[in-house]
Amino acid sequence: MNALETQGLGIRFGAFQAVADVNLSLEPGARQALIGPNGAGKTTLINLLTGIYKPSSGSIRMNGQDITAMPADRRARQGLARTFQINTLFPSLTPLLSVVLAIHEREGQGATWWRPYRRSTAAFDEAHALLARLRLDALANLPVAELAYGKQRLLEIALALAARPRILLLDEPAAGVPEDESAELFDVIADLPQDISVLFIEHDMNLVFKFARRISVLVAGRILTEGTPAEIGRDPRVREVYLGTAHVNAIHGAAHV
Ligand SMILES: Nc1ncnc2c1ncn2[C@@H]1O[C@H](COP(=O)(O)OP(=O)(O)OP(=O)(O)O)[C@@H](O)[C@H]1O
Repeated sequence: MNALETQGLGIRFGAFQAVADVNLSLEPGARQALIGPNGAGKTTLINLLTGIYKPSSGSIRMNGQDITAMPADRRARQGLARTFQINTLFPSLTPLLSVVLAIHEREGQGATWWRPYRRSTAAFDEAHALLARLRLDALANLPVAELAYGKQRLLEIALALAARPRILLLDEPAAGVPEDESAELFDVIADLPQDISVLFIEHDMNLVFKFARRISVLVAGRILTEGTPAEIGRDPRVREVYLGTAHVNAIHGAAHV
């Protein structure tokens, strides 16, 4: 059974069909990239999957259950987490407290976090373990604002993981991250536990072809093709879409994998 599966999924904004007839499936343990030119509808598709937008057509199943009409917060409680293109962190909080807060939120103690806070050693232990998994343990007690941007993006993933998701949707996790930090960020993503299925949007084709095990290509709101990096790298239609961009070399390179 697929972790996530859409059938004929689409959304219109007025007369504009932003996403159309999308059949996308995410296998358990997936490391799948969603690529496509600017404006192809990638973020809109993520917003449909998480329940921020209601589809105009089609359906979404999570672990076999139809969640098309399920509100976003319930999808999150059932194991669907996402990160955003832009930074959503509190700059003056430490990574440790940020994660502890996210754990309390998961436990339904968000509003009263200050009360159990001192006694909640379990939450602190869990937060330390999560930060270590994301290679942030040495930075646990610094203000977030002092972290390099790549580390801040890792912390966003840590906050999403604090919800104990089964499915993680990452919207350009390396956006704005310097090149030397983005490979480490994707190393960490690749190493996440196998029971978490990951779908990520990424524009850097070198990262996509290095870290994705499958790639879905979205063009003008529709899935053009889907396959392994080698298959996608060989596909002339994909090269055509990226022709005239710097990405085409990375795609060419992947064809020889
Ligand atoms: N709420 C909305 N109302 C109207 N149009 C929208 C809305 N959200 C997205 N769109 C349009 O849908 C199209 C797809 O946008 P989207 O942000 O999903 O593309 P994208 O593939 O994520 O692009 P990028 O790679 O540049 O982030 C764009 O033309 C955008 O203007």
